[in-house]
Amino acid sequence: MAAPTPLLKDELDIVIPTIRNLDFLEMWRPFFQPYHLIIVQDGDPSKTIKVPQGFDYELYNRNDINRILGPKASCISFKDSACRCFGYMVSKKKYIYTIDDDCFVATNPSGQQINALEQHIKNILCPSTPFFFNTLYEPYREGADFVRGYPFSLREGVPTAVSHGLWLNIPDYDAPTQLVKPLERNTRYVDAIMTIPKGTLFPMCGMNLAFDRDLIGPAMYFGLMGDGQPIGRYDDMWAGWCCKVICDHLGLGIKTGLPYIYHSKASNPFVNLRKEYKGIFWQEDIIPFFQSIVLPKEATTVQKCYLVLAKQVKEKLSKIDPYFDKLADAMVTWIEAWDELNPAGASLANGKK
Ligand SMILES: O=c1ccn([C@@H]2O[C@H](COP(=O)(O)OP(=O)(O)O[C@H]3O[C@@H](CO)[C@H](O)[C@H]3O)[C@@H](O)[C@H]2O)c(=O)[nH]1
Ligand SMILES: [Mn+2]
Repeated sequence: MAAPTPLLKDELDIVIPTIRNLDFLEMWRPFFQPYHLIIVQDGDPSKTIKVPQGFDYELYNRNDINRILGPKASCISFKDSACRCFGYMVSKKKYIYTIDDDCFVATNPSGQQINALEQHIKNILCPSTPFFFNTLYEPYREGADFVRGYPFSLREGVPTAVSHGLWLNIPDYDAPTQLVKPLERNTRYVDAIMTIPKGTLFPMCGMNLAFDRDLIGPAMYFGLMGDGQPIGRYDDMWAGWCCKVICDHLGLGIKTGLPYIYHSKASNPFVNLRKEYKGIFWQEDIIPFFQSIVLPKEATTVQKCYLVLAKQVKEKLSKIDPYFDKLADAMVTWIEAWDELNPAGASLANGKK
């Protein structure tokens, strides 16, 4: 009989970026009510966001972000879900779960409602196996294990920094794919959790994502997107590439797979195309850039790794577009703001034990 999953209700914040009312929380109430929510209200700060009764939350709009960060607020995107990373910065908890407001409770093939948060906690509390692929997937699950030939010296695994969940119904497709397959829905429930192998990048979606803030928080910057920027919808992708390179360097793991949520709203593919088309070109150079990154052994904390990354972005990606020069500066501002709000010693990510 498996031990019950700890609630971690006092060690985990739920971060929700929003431009809408948060009625979706009604469906999540049985699973989310014990937790503290950090709501990052994007767009017009004079608009009132209705939060259903009975939830414990703090809400930040653009005026709050500007008041709290002052000039450093320039690193937090406006009019893009990238604003959610402000919630990661102001949280004081060890774990973060972030979810979009058009994501609902999914049902598994047995017809049970999926407590996505509980599954993310399970994923994060057990190790990852980035150095050697286990063909029976997550070896720490009930009813699974390491298969024959798996080196015993590697079975302890490494700490899990990120748990990347998936989506039934509307898949997280890019605009061109959405345009050619407007009616495609994801109905395939794959009952698997996998560690993403060391040295392999992946497209991180911010819709249904959990992470250990102490292990990787300062790398979870969602970049400069939205208003005034030449690109959007690459917020979570950028953070995922930075996180994966840093996790590989620091010996941390990232898992993908269960849990599923039910993604209900397809955003407009034409609007999405306008936001992401430059990213579709640029990523053909961005990916080789991340694949070639070698972080120095002196980079022993997330902040140090991230500042090395920012320097490399400025040196090697600015030739693609001046945007990357701005982004590199914003990455530095993000770390300065993070450390200002999370003084050293308050978190493991500062290399404190
Ligand atoms: O300007 C904005 C737009 C939206 N939001 C909030 O962000 C999430 C996601 O918004 P939405 O569900 O409308 O968009 P999707 O295309 O489905 O989102 C996916 O694309 C990714 C790229 O940004 C994103 O991370 C994915 O989830 C909702 O909560 C909106 O309320 C916003 O804050 N500002
Ligand atoms: Mn959505």
